Amino acid sequence: MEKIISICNLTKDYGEGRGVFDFSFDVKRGEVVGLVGTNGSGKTTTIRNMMGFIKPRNGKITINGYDSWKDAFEIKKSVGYIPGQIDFPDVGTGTNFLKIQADFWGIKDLTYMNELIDIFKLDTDAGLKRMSKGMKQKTAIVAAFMSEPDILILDEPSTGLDPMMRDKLIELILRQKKKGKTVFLSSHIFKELEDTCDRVVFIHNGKMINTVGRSQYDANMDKQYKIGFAEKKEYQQFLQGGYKILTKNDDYKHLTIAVNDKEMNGLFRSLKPHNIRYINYQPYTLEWYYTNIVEKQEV
Ligand SMILES: Nc1ncnc2c1ncn2[C@@H]1O[C@H](COP(=O)(O)OP(=O)(O)OP(=O)(O)O)[C@@H](O)[C@H]1O
Repeated sequence: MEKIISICNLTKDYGEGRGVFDFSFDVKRGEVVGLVGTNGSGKTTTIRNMMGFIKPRNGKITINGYDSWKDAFEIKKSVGYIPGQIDFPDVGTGTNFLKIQADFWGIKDLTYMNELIDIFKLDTDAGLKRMSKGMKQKTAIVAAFMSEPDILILDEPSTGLDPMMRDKLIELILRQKKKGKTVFLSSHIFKELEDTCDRVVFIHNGKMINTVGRSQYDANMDKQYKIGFAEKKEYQQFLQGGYKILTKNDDYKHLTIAVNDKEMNGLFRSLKPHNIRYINYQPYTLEWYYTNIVEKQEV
């Protein structure tokens, strides 16, 4: 598949270890890719470089063949963007702002814009200055999606949305994915990334530390099971059974093992003679990968 976004050795150094350092990744046409990291890890800096708002110290970003810095206007003309910090121009109401946006995109037929306004139950007559955080976010969502652009770059797009509106946003992203659009989004919410992304890039202290694909967190054949034993002797016997032990607790007689789906019958056979208190399935979630990978970083 064709690369539509390419970030190559991006460095934006704000000093004292702040910024983004030698960051590289690609997004293929039609992919939905997420960016996750702690506060201050460099997500907004990466996205603002992608949109051509700031000039990288080193490296190159191309989006749909345009250079993010040199062709910043073309980028803004062709990408649907939700900023991390929404700061509307002084144009009165939401309606005025959305009309200006429609003109910018060259949209004559406002049917789809009005459909989005309905989906998000947005009162566009409200003054932009008086809008709540959630209303501002919904206005920015409508503005970014109304032209159905081929590429969407969304910086924490669900900020300030209530759970129902967050679900609407996820539906909207998935609808765009079905239409073959490319979406790049940052988020702190693992569930949102799991629900939408084909791949998620982990950023930590301005550096890319890993990429986790859907197959790893959605349908991983390796599973974890937490097993509690009634008797210490049995717990100790099982420990010697050759299973891959991830965690163990001698006092509470429980352990966590990693088992492949193909080894399940064998596992049940080895458990049969024991007095088991409980067995819990613990899926490999995106959060699990994140915690395990990021917390081990000493960068
Ligand atoms: N204009 C700037 N001048 C100096 N430092 C900056 C500037 N912009 C960002 N930084 C610093 O760069 C680092 C990365 O900031 P960035 O906003 O990209 O993080 P983030 O991952 O988006 O964080 P959050 O999740 O809190 O939104 C932070 O330490 C931030 O303080």
